[in-house]
Amino acid sequence: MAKRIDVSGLNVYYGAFRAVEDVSMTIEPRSVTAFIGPSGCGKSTYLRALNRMHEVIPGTRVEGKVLLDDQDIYAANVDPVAVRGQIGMVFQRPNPFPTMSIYDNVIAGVRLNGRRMPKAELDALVERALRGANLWNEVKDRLNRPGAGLSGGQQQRLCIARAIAVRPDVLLMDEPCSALDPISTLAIEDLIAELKTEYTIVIVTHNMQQAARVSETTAFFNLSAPGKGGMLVEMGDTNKIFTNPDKKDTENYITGRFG
Ligand SMILES: Nc1ncnc2c1ncn2[C@@H]1O[C@H](COP(=O)(O)OP(=O)(O)OP(=O)(O)O)[C@@H](O)[C@H]1O
Repeated sequence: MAKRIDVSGLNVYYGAFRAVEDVSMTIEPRSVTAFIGPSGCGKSTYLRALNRMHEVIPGTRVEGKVLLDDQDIYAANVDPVAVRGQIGMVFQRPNPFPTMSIYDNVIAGVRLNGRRMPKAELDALVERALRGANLWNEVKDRLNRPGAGLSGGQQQRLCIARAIAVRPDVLLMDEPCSALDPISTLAIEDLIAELKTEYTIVIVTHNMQQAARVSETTAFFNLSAPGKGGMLVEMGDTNKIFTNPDKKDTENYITGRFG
């Protein structure tokens, strides 16, 4: 579980447009790393490149290296579907399969990976994942009801259960609370604090208080120039980034002078 990610010289292109410019970083296991920065500076693009998710968008291209511990996830012999099993993703809008039951939603990723399991083992896996996502007590009596019948916050925790059911090493979260009310947001933040003991977690957030609350490390991205792609300005201990950053642009952003 919980592996280190080492990225070197990552560039991501949409056609001719270079949306991410030469961004290198190390993401530590068993901790939360937050990506912050103004809209359009490439945070989501960079995040998606960490599990080869951009490959589902036609015309995208990646240069650089992404190592998961020592494994090069872009090596020619690596299957992107297997990578997404190791590096799970939770999206901005909760996206459970609406007509599928809560139970089937949790095991959807396991089924996709083609693993066959006896029913008792699947039951145990569903319970473990739902407990892990702090949802078990709320849904244990209605596992066969559709996922769409849950509240937004419950749906997002269901998506987290689905992501952890395949036992990934890393969880990538792209603004996981932006569609949620404050109570559900708090539930997800508490959950992130629990999950980080087992996983490597990376979260993109527009909410700087959230970045300060949940993360140990913060990476500040910015546009390299107007109309250009995004670059990494500064990365470090979250306390330091929010109280005493090295770069003027970081200070201007976190004090609300732009973005
Ligand atoms: N599928 C796509 N095709 C073409 N350009 C894209 C695509 N997705 C993103 N871009 C462009 O790449 C740049 C980076 O976008 P990205 O969504 O990664 O930024 P972001 O920092 O996550 O923004 P936000 O905070 O608004 O979500 C933007 O200029 C955006 O318009």
